[in-house]
Amino acid sequence: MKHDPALSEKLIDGKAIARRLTDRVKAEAETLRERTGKIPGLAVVLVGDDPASEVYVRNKAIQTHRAGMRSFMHMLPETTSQDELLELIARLNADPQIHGILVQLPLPKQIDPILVTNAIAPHKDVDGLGEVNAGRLSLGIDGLVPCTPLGCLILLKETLPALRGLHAVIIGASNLVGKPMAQLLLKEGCTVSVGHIDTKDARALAREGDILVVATGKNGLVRGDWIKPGATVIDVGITRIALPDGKTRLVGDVAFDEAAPVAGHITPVPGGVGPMTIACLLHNTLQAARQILENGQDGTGRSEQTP
Ligand SMILES: Nc1nc2c(c(=O)[nH]1)N[C@@H](CN(C=O)c1ccc(C(=O)N[C@@H](CCC(=O)O)C(=O)O)cc1)CN2
Repeated sequence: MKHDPALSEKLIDGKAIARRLTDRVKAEAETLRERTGKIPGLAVVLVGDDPASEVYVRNKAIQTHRAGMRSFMHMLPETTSQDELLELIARLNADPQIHGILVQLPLPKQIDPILVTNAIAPHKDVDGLGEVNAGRLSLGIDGLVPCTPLGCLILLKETLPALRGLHAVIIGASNLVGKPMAQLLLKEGCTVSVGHIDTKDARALAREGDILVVATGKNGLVRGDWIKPGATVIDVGITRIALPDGKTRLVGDVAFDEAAPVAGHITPVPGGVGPMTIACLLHNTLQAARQILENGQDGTGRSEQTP
């Protein structure tokens, strides 16, 4: 695509916003260390050898170190049984050096992801995917919020003067993104619609959104004529496609070249939501460490704040 100055003004720079959040987390982790003598610790568990997941967990470890926190990586073989994974989680739950635990998704088919995420102690559930934190979110009570939707919310707040009263349309109803995103936007006073695989006319629904969040895993699904003119478009999708010259390219669920001229604001892929996911993980790890180290809390009566 040719350089278009109007386009660059529309772009939501997730990389820059994530960098600012990470810098803040780093400074606050240092303050926590000075006050308590303890360093926040994050355990990341990867089962199997999915290349994309390997990139994500490696980046999580690098960013955790950069933010002045401890990273504990557990790389398990594809053949790991559910019981073996549950035993590891029980050990991490009991380890005082670890304040946050994340099991990278997707998991191999012999392992039930819901069972596993529920085995993580709620006060260490920095992915916010367990039933306690998901329940808190659905009741509008503070808790640990899933990283990608939290990142999307921060991008929206940085972009728009106010969210209250806007119609937010979410395409995709996953536990990881779509459902928690809907809860977060409801809490912000948006009117929320969620489209999913069985939605009759997803295009017509999408066109109603002042805000459009797309998280389907289907690259290029959302075309230019799915966008309400002036809408703020958040593209959560990320797929690596092969190019004819043998190289690869990352693309989103939104056909960017068609959508960008219609949208008011839009996230790029890469450099949009992805970096926010990791920055929010660091934010959640700091929140979990604070609750444990300063309040001695193990998940009850917490009061985490959205950054
Ligand atoms: N337990 C979890 N598993 C998964 C989550 C999650 O939040 N918790 N989300 C995704 C993957 N993910 C984090 O784990 C993730 C995806 C993308 C990025 C990112 O920084 N993307 C960059 C491009 C990176 C690249 O070059 O490949 C970008 O978009 O700019 C970070 C984290 C599924 N699993």
